Order: sequence, then structure tokens, then C-alpha cells
Amino acid sequence: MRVLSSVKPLDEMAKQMTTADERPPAVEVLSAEKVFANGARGLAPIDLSIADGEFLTLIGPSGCGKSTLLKLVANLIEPSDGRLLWWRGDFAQVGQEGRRLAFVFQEPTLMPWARVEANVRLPLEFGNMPRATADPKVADAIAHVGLSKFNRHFPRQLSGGMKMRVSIARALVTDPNLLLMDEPFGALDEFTRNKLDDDLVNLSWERKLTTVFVTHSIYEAVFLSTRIIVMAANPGRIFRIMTIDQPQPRDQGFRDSSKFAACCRELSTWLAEASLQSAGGGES
Ligand SMILES: Nc1ncnc2c1ncn2[C@@H]1O[C@H](COP(=O)(O)OP(=O)(O)OP(=O)(O)O)[C@@H](O)[C@H]1O
Repeated sequence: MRVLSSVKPLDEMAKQMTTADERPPAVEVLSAEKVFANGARGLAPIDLSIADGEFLTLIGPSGCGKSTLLKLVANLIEPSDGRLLWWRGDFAQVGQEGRRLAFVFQEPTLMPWARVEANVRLPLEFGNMPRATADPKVADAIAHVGLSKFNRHFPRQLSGGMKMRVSIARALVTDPNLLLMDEPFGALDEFTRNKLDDDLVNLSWERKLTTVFVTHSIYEAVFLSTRIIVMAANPGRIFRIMTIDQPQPRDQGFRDSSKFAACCRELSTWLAEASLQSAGGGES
């Protein structure tokens, strides 16, 4: 059984983490840390409130705990100490209307023998949704990622970018409120990545998603995010936080702006500092 070092009532803990607006945060990470079974300390205690509707990006040197933090938010792993709240409650109520979560992995992980539409339908089948209800949702999700003409194709007939679109459609079909993405475009060429970033920024805006996104790309982080968490390693921790004060949705005009260039320069400097701190193992 997991033993919490300091257990406070949920309400009391939640009140300490208020956001700028009145809506409750989508996720609160409350002094959550992760020590793995082999003794490796993946994350030092983290406190973070993820606002409803924000696009939050985690960036930092390899091994700083980006994936570990994302997996904690997805409840794929449990903290060794501390806790997390989703919509001010525990994970048991995730999945209810308005409190749905979807995860997009780095690899598209499609079923090679199944057509695009069958791949996208999969999570609804897991939920035993009747075909008559599921089919319009599947068609809508495929249309949202611009693949309607390819819904009868097999994964082997698609490019890397198209496969990733299918993976995103498979997440969208469940109508998530919280979308978690672990370096989804890392394996794609820059042109395809930019195109998918353009679509993602519109999608998350249209659907009012709360998105937590992991990347190694400074440009992608600045383009997509409302807030960027720069992490450092040894142990994994939050190093600095950058707010990108630019209206959403965004377009190429933002990429071409002096503001974009300035944010990228500053983020690059912070990442260099985070890498130095990580190598030294010092906590800031
Ligand atoms: N299952 C595990 N068992 C032991 N140690 C782990 C495990 N998963 C991660 N770690 C360690 O925890 C630390 C954080 O790992 P994590 O994968 O979260 O980092 P990351 O920032 O996502 O790295 P990358 O950018 O290379 O993907 C690393 O030192 C890693 O070796």
C-alpha cells in the first residue's frame, strides 16, 4: 500500500492551487514524486496546476522526467509520494462526461491489418458502443484530421504523418477534454510536423481541449503552447516556466513574428541552463 507522507483533505489541497480564472483546474499535481522500483528517482516532488483549456508543453534534456510526469497525469503510473487530482477529484471519476482523457503516444501504434476507420473505431468498441452511434463519431474524427478520403486505407498505404493523424483521430473519437501527447511528431520531417502543429493548435482551440504535450523542439513548444514547463534532470524537476502570451489559434504569421523569435531565443537559453544544471545534478 502506498503511504502518503502528509495527507490533507482533498478540498484543502485543491484550494491551495487556484488558477487565474474561476474554472477548476483540469489537473493538479500535488507534491507528486516518483521513485522507481530500482531506486531511480525519476521525479522530485512536483507542484503544478494545469488550467482548464490550456496548452501546456513539457520540454527539457533527456531523462528530466517529461514522460514520467505525463504518465502520472495519465494515471498510467502512480506517484511514490504526493498525489494528483483530476477536475478536483480522484481518478475514479475520469471518463465521465466532460472529464474524459486520451493519450497519444510517440508511435502511432495502429493495427496493421485494420483499415483507418476500424483503427479509429477501436476505443469505442472497447466501450461497447453500438456501430450506429459509433460510425458518425468515427467519420467526424477522421474528417477533423483531414483523412476522409483515406478511411478505407490500411496503415501500410499511409505516410508517417498520415499515420499520426489516424492516431490523433483515434484519440479525438472518444471526445476527450484532456489530451496527453508524448512527443507525437518527433519522428516526422519538419514540414509535416509544422502542418500537424498548425492543425493541432486549431483543433485544441475549437474543441476547448486541455492539452499536455511533450517535445524536444523549441519551435514547436513556442508555437503551440500557452505555457511551457522547462524541466531539468537529476532529479527530474521543474526548472522554469514560460508563458506564451499570444492569442490562439495561431498561424504562420506568429512563426514569422519577432515575438516568436524572441521566445525561441529565451527558451533556448533556459534549456542550455537546464542542461547544465542537469549535468551538475544541482537543484535550483
Ligand atoms: N521504469 C523505469 N524504471 C527506472 N527508471 C526509470 C523508469 N522510467 C524512467 N526512468 C528514469 O527516470 C528518469 C526520467 O525518465 P523519463 O523517461 O521520464 O525522462 P524524459 O525526460 O521523458 O526523457 P527523454 O527525453 O529521453 O524521453 C530517467 O533517469 C529514466 O532513466
